[in-house]
Amino acid sequence: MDPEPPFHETYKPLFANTKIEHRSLVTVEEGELPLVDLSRLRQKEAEKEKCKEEIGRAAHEWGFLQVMNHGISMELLEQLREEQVRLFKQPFQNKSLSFSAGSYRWGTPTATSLGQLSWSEAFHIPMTDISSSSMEAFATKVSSLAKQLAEILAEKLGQNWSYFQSSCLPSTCYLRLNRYPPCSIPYDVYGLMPHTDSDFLTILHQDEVGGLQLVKDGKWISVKPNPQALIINIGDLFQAWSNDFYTSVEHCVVTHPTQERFSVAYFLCPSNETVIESCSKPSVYTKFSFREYREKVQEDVQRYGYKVGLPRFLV
Ligand SMILES: O=C(O)CCC(=O)C(=O)O
Ligand SMILES: [Fe+2]
Repeated sequence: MDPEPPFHETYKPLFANTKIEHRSLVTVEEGELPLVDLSRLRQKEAEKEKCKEEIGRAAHEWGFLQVMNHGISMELLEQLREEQVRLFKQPFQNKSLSFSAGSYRWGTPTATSLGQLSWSEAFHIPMTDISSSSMEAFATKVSSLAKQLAEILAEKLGQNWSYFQSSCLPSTCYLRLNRYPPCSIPYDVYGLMPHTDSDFLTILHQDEVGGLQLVKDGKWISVKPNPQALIINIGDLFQAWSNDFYTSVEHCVVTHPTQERFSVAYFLCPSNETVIESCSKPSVYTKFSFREYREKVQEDVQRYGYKVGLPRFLV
């Protein structure tokens, strides 16, 4: 009973027919993301303000940051990882039965070339579908951290997060458990294709294997793993609401030739009816509902094989 999805078999035609673009020709530097110690939020007013300032600056300049002393213990992160490993070690046929229909995903069904293939599998789980105790404990903590960070980012814009508070519910937010199998193919295939996240913000925990890369000042940077830290990144909706002050940055995961890699992502998303409108004027983007945004993304992926995202909504 093999747990591995049939990547080689299913995507064989892509290997046979595609002209390979060697991504190894792209220069990638190893970079240190801004690291913010969140314990300072519990200190005196001046220290607290400095901490908020750093969070806002990183979200503006990088769209990405790492946080430590985030309130989620190493023990809980390890328990969650064990649960994650257990789920991925099941026979492949059983994986789609673990959560509600459509939660288990692998590869890229729409890929028409190797460059559009993501060599990974994932459980994309609505918070309301979570049943295990470690996942539940993680979900509770990570969602309150996400809201706290969103409030800080809104406050730095002189805005109030409360409008979205009531539209980001457990039924609209997701936990995504990712697994990247080793990929021994002698040319570069992505673990996860370059993309931006279609949410307000994402909280990510990656293991020590590494592979996450992001764009900073037009260059790809690889993020050095720090198992004690959580990675925060701004999604498209925060970029739109902040009128381009915060940036939803393109990122990807590269495969490892011999090691499997695990990560967990939490996506802070609103309900489909929620309307996103820039909080300052003149607006860079037309206002849109989250439903319209998702539909446009789906349509572009079907038609072109990739997401266009926010540029579709430019005024
Ligand atoms: O696995 C990672 O490091 C990144 C995952 C990611 O970008 C995503 O799930 O959207
Ligand atoms: Fe992502």
